[in-house]
Amino acid sequence: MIEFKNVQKQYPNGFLALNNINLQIEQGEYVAIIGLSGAGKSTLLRCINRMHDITDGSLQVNGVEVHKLKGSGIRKLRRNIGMIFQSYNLVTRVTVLKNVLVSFVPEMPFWRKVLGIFTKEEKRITLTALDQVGILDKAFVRVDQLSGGQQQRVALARTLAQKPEIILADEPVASLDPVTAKLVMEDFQRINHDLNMTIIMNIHHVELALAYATRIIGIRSGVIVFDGNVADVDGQVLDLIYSGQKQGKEQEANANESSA
Ligand SMILES: Nc1ncnc2c1ncn2[C@@H]1O[C@H](COP(=O)(O)OP(=O)(O)OP(=O)(O)O)[C@@H](O)[C@H]1O
Repeated sequence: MIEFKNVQKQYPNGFLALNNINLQIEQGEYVAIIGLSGAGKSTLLRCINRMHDITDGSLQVNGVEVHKLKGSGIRKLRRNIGMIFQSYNLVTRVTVLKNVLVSFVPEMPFWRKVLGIFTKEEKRITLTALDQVGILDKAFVRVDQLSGGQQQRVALARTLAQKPEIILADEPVASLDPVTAKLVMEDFQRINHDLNMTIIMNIHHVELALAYATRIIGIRSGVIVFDGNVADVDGQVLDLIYSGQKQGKEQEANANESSA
């Protein structure tokens, strides 16, 4: 479980990006975080794997206080939390297989790293991960010969090979055309369902969030203004999150008051 208690994130320049965040996310949930650009979505996601440090409150992943971890503790945390970015972060000049095998490198003894030798088990896990995202037939193709959607699947396979319990996805479909975006969202849905991995995704496409996630968290100016089931998201809720009509302002004011 991921638990935020009264979490604040203030950047060194004094900007308060997260204000009094309280959240519990159970293992196996598929959560979409939505909100205007600059609302604090990436900041929230990146606090979970310690890419950012919180500045107040408590943030626990499976009972471990994330903000208290040091060197090896942070590495252990990140092994259990995969991260997917909009930009895929792949080495495009080498094969799909090699890009996924890279997920084992941090754990390998030095001599195997130098020689680039992978075990049969590592290769088996890699091929299974490629199969899980439907690109097993591309294993020996260079990444720069793949489409954007296929490249995002390679990134997803690399994360799966790591066998994490949690996947954080920061705008994973933002660069994809609508049809490919749906296919990638289906991959996430299948992984969530079949492997019980928690998926927490920042996404600007509200209709995709509503079609594939089960829970929606709406952030506005660093404050959670909605947290509920997809079925409860209606025009009023979207107004609250995106256009800051009267109700949104009131809720923000209440949240700010309760955190003061
Ligand atoms: N290193 C930083 N120093 C100061 N302010 C920052 C820093 N990084 C982000 N911010 C500010 O914090 C706020 C939240 O940023 P964040 O990237 O979390 O928003 P976001 O909701 O993910 O936006 P987008 O949808 O555009 O990616 C923004 O106002 C941003 O300008």
